[in-house]
Amino acid sequence: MAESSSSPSPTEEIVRLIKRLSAYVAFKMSSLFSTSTIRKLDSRSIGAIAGLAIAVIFTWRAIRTPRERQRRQPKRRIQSAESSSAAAQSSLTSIPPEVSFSHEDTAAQDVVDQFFQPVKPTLGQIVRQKLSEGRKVTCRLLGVILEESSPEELQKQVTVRSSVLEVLLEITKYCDLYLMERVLDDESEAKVLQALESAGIFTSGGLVKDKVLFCSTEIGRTSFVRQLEPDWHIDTNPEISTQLARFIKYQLHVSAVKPERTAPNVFTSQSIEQSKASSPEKLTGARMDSVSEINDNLSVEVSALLAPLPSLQLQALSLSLSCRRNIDSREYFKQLITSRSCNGIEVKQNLSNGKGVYANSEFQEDELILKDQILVGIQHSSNKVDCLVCSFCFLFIGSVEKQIGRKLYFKNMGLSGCCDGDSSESEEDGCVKYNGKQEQCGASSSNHKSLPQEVVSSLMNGEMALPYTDKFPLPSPLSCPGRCQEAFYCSESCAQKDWETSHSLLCTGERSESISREALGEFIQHANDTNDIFLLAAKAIAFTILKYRKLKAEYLNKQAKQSVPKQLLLLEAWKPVSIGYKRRWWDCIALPDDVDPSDEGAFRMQIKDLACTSLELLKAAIFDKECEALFSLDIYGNIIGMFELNNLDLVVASPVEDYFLYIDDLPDAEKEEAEEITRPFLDALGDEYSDCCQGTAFFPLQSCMNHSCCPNAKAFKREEDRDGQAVIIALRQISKNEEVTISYIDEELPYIERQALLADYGFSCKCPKCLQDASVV
Ligand SMILES: C[S@@+](CC[C@H](N)C(=O)[O-])C[C@H]1O[C@@H](n2cnc3c(N)ncnc32)[C@H](O)[C@@H]1O
Repeated sequence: MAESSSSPSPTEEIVRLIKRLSAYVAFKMSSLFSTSTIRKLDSRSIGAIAGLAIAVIFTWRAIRTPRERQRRQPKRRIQSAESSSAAAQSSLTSIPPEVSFSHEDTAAQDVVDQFFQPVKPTLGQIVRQKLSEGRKVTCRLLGVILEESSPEELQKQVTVRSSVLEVLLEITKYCDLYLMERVLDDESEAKVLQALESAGIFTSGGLVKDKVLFCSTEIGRTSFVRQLEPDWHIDTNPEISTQLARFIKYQLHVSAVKPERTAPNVFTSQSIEQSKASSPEKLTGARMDSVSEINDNLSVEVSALLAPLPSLQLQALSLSLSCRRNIDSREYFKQLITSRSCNGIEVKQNLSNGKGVYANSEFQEDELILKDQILVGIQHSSNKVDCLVCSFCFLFIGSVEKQIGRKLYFKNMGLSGCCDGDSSESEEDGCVKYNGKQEQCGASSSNHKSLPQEVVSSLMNGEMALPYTDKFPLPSPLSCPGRCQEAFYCSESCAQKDWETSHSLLCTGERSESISREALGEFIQHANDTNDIFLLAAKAIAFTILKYRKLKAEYLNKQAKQSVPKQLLLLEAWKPVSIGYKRRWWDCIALPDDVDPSDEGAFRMQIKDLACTSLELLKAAIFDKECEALFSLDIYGNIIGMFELNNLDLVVASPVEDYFLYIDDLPDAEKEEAEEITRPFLDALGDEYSDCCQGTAFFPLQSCMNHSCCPNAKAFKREEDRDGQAVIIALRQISKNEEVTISYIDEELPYIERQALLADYGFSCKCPKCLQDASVV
């Protein structure tokens, strides 16, 4: 593993983050006007569709409030904006004058100002738009629709190929079709339109004359295509196909001779009629060539990965690896429980509910039942501006000053959340909900009192210290060993573990072990733009590949003379993921309320298509031939479905909140003195002073817990739980052998609503409370 480099300069880190956000925002805004993908199905909004991410939600608010001290806002003296800002200025006279914003910052700010408008559509709008608009296809005329093959020929005559008509009309039923061609004069243009009209292409209602575009150069056609951003472009010119490959999702290259495939997203055919790609299903629904091929060609391997543990073969393998003994699932869970030091429980099969967690000994009310470590987890992209945390364990890093400074910096730029995450009035306010919180409000729209930029910078740079922050020490951030400047760590050990378990393949830095950093960038951008659960799925795949390589090396060390049992090693590497309850994402996702049931098939097709696009991008970035089965669409769909059915929200409390509460609790004299300095910062932060780290994660043991509407346990973060682990606490006394259950939903809801929410998890609850409620309804 490469060594971790030292901490980045805060300004460098911020500038990079802003540049990434700016590029991301620009990309987002441009893609809002294209119709090519379902956009922004972030894991939380997907969660909203399906009632997903187990509603055992680790919401910090809900967790801390009832059982521990009442959450409260530190008292703030009411004062005018002027006096607040003046107090800040007067107490900050030591700010070094040289701290200023770079040109890059200003440029980033310009991009943000220009693009970041609160216009993100809701999921319902996106789906409706998708279902009604279909896909965009662009196609050249010469050699595809017309018999002629050069503009010179068009000057003499124009002949529409009769065999193409049917498929063309079929495409226009489902897609937004644009035809285009290079012509040498106006007469050719008129002749082409006339020929298309005579062939009946315009009369069917599918195509209008305005969608036939003419240009005078080949470059003109390229720029038409780039501006239109189709899902598919059909052409005969190999150079154009090659040039467009980077920009256009898929292309069909029509050629009488079968040319070499120039890029993975360029397909070839002798004619549009013969092409599988031109079938409406292909163009309107999922394009799943290479990942489907894996499904077909490796069906045995894929089925083995999706089959429940264990097999005799695996046990044989474990013997040959000699470092592992018996690895059937029961043994696997035993080992997991021992490694978590939570020996009061065991995982057992139950005939009605599958696996479940059972008490091995008695638990008292409030007693800790389980503390589970993350197998794979992510911080939500939007939360990265609010909290700087370790990319492996999610502990806050830096310092209280750096956390506050960063947050205010982004807030001043209008990038950090500015409204309360629980507010439901967002859309009326012009702020659009994203990941369960307000994504964007202009810096000026909230009632916080912004501080001068120099003040914010000096806080962020560590040049200014706030009183009493030494009571809240945080680890210094370490940069990623692969030099991506996207991941930061609290320790060498976390950096190393992350590198070894997934980040070495998913790092975009110069030391990345991916096969293409460019492709990886595209994959990440697509995930950020659509659904960040793809990043988590990529982590699960990277985890398995890296584990496979490690097991193989271990095997070769011990069994040098034998051939490597690759499939068995892959199954062993995959085991931690295999134990999660799975269904394919597009099968289990619930239909959003505003999608008509008659559109259900199309909706599921769109979801499948989205997963397919993501997987193609991931494959281009980290494909490993020996682990090919992992890149099948079935496996990808099942991994995502597993996250949707099992994941827990990841929440880590902020030390900034603790800091302000600490100041609030000081004896009067000290408090007044400290608040002279801290108050302007608290005022500037507003309610966001307590924003916590938010993400989503898969916890292997916790994911075995079944639901009950009268649960005997719950996910609950205690004061000492300061990282991303899942903590399960007894709600009442639990007897030995009793099943430990949690509630996936708000169990106070009426019976009918509870059952509706639980339908998203694919079962109907038969707990005592439901049985009783059912008898009354
Ligand atoms: C997080 S997993 C729980 C572990 C799961 N039983 C297994 O075998 O891996 C969630 C899935 O378990 C099943 N499940 C959980 N609670 C249930 C209940 N009360 N009744 C029936 N099935 C339940 C459902 O299939 C649900 O989608």
